[in-house]
Amino acid sequence: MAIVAENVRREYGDTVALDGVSLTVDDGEVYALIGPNGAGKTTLVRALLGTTDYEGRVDLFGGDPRTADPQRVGLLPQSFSPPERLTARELVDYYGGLYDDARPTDDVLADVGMTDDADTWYENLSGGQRRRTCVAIALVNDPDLLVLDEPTTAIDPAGRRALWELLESLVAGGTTVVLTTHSMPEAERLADRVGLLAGGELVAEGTPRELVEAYGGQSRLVVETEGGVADAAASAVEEAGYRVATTARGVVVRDAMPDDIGTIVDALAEADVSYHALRWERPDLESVYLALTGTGVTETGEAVEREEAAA
Ligand SMILES: Nc1ncnc2c1ncn2[C@@H]1O[C@H](COP(=O)(O)OP(=O)(O)OP(=O)(O)O)[C@@H](O)[C@H]1O
Repeated sequence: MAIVAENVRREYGDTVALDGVSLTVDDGEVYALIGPNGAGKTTLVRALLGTTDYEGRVDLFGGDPRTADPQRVGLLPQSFSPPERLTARELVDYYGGLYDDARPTDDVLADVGMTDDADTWYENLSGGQRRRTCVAIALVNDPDLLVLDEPTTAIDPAGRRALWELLESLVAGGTTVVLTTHSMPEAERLADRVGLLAGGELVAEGTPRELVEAYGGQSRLVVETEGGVADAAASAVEEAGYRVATTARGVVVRDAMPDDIGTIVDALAEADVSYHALRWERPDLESVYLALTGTGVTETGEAVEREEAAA
């Protein structure tokens, strides 16, 4: 077991950042902590690594994290800005020099796909290349545990996909990974298990599939209409035998499977209701988070009340 945390609590003045969190991370596992800004992700990561005070118990590699061998942990903090006028190679060399037993710089740069751009100043790299350079820095000591705090925040979709592929290749090599993210698709793609954090509490934990099965609810069809015809659309679909809810964007048909779409389209046509779009939504981790906390998480990580949560 790489990490065991029991009843971890952290307060900053009147703010309870962590309210009794317990979790385990197995060797070789990818564990994602998900939640919006302020949920407590960074504080939890810091407690697990022993870099902040906490109450409760944390075991890292079977001992107190505050005395764990730093060589065994690679950390990519959330806001990490290395000197801009050093090249990727110089940065990896520099951080490697902090360890007795660092990996050869060229090997690390090759692992993160930075060989061709190794001699470019950090400031001239793209967002994705910068983040990959930072991952290289976190890997230079050949850690058993890689901890990534919001690794893909603020990078473009192509850079994000490249980083996902990189992390998948590292995991295939046996590295244990703990990552935090507010991106549910990222957690769904990368994680063996996820912990959902809300207000400093771990509200659920499991594989993405277990969580979706337990809490995701049913599939649904969203019929996007003008506000004026939403009621007519809702009645037409209801008369066809479905349970519906009206929201700002139109009508949500609950428990609708792909097979039902034809019947619903016919019912709308018969009632002469026009609509902009039909969208079939399968439950995912986002639905789980909504169901358990009543809030959604925007792309920038803000927690938002979602009207459809009640639909
Ligand atoms: N050093 C600190 N001093 C005071 N309050 C803090 C400190 N660090 C975190 N907090 C508070 O603790 C709570 C949890 O913050 P934390 O940074 O762990 O959340 P997070 O999920 O990582 O969010 P973000 O992605 O925005 O950093 C927040 O209410 C935050 O304001």
